[in-house]
Amino acid sequence: MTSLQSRHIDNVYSIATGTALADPAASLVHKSWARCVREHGLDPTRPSPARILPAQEVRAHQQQLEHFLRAARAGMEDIYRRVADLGYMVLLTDAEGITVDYIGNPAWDDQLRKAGLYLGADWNEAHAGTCGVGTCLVERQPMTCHQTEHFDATHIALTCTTAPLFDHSGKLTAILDVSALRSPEARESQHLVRHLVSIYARMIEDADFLRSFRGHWILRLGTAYGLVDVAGEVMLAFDEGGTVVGANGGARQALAGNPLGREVSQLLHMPMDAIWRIGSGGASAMPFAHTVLLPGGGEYHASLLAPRVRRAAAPAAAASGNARPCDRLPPLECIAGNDPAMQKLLAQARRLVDRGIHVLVEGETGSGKEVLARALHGASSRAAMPFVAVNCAAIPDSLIESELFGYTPGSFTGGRAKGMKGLIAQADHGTLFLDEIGDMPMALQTRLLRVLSEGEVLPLGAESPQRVDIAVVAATHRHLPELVTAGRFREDLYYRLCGAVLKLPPLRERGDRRYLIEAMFNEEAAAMRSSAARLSDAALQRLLAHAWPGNLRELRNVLRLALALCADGTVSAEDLQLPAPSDAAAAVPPPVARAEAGDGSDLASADELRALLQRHRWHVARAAAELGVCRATVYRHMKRHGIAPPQRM
Ligand SMILES: Nc1ncnc2c1ncn2[C@@H]1O[C@H](COP(=O)(O)OP(=O)(O)OP(=O)(O)O)[C@@H](O)[C@H]1O
Repeated sequence: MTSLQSRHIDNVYSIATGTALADPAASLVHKSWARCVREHGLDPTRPSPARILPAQEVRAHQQQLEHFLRAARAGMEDIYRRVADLGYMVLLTDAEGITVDYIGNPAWDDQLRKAGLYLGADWNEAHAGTCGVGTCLVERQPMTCHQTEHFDATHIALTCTTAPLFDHSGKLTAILDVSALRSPEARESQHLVRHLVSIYARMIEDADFLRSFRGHWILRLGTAYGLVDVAGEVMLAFDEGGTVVGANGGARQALAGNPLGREVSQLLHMPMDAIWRIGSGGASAMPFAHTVLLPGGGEYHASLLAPRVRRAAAPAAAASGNARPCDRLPPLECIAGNDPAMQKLLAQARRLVDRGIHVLVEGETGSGKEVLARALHGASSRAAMPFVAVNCAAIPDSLIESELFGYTPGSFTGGRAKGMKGLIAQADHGTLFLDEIGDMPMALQTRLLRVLSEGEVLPLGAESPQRVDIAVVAATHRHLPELVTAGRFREDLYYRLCGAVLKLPPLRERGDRRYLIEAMFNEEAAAMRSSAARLSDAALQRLLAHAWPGNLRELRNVLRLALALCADGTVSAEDLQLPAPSDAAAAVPPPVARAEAGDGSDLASADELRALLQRHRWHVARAAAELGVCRATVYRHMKRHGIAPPQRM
């Protein structure tokens, strides 16, 4: 033991046992020393080596933080890049003080391991004594534990700076730590590190919040105009009905209380319309219109992030007072213009809302089946609950059962250790959209029938079923009765699903093509922030004359590309990537669409599809883009024709 270590032990002993006066400036540390002796029974005269957990136990701790670790990792790598040259390493512990991730210089591996700056090290105060992590876990605030502030004499060469990380419910989740084996003696040398650790802790919390609520609307408020999109201090996540479902630490502080379950418009004293308008331009577009005054005081700039994954659905209709522009997720009324067949279909659809009737939507690929399903959900009393879309053709047969029904821990080889909630259970109280239902394997049709008739789902490996309350909208581009006759689709399931059938016409047959072209053009232009963009008359005529084998999806692709290519904000006929009207090929749908039309050319189609995929080096998304169909359609045809990419060696 060095003389410095024995002097340190004397000092800790006298302060921790109350024989010497504690220094008020170091009260946080001295309080911890006293805790170590009195509560944890640690003895400063007996320094203990670092405790490193075996790999299996570390994995168990990591699994508890599975998703959080990904966001944290990105932050850790970034901070490490900034401090590595100065001799620091970065570690992350869970709320028990166990190191679940770590980045350090591999050349110092042995020393770092000995010092406990390593994966699996236990930094809880109860074992390690006063230290950056352990004491931060108790104090729940950023801190530095510098050299002789450590309790244990083996740690007095270290300097550790930490910050706590909280999840969106305010629960302490992890500690971010930046440590060095050696540093200047002056404590002030760690000042900048402390700022850095606090900033990165905030960024990791923000990333985790944005990930957790990526299916919801997120309102960000910040005091620095121009930074609000990336660094708004206050974040509130809310659903389509305007109810707050998540709030970060900044929001809890600014609103002085727990805003969960409250209406965002009431919290901010703003009508819902004004909140939706924030999303239409962002802070940079309309600086003054988006200033928000919080009831607790303070003026903030605001920005609104739209949901980024398919969870929540279209908003309730205008009657509820939550009307939003039609260009985001069209409510039922905005799905069609003055096409009589479509108007009849929409009137029928509106009558089906909240009647407990399962709906089957038929229509060619890209004709808007999912959009209609979302609008049905959005117009229903389930609008604030999840809309879960499942593409039965895109999920491999081997996975579809576990994806749909979920599984209990250990019941599924290759499954997650914690088990998984199935998509059916995720849609509880909301809507389950079963796209390409005709591709569902027979065995699963039987299980799905049971869910629909008994309102219960039984996850793989579970002993008892769980009740679910779901509205089901199924969709198909096929003629299900034919599949029933061919013995490929259960008749009883067919009758269960088609409580009502809504048949979407192909785009070429719709009389509201002009309305759709203009609405979609405006939507795409707004998304590209080129709201002054124009569609020339010649371009409009060309679009009206095209046959649209890929329907609305093809139209969207063509408009998006034209907007990107047009030189001066005006889309001309030449900007449209469409075959010339005289070109005979214009009338010939691509192979996939042709096979779907049931023209009996399956075999030729299979060869063409294989050649197309080979040309795109088996990049399905690119092949789909060329055909103007979605990826799922290409996968479905690959599956049907037994086309598989070559095995990689
Ligand atoms: N009424 C509409 N207004 C604006 N855009 C629409 C409308 N209907 C569909 N679209 C657009 O067309 C594209 C295809 O729509 P959707 O995914 O609903 O079609 P689908 O019939 O479900 O396709 P698939 O059969 O390939 O699953 C999407 O980009 C969607 O935004």
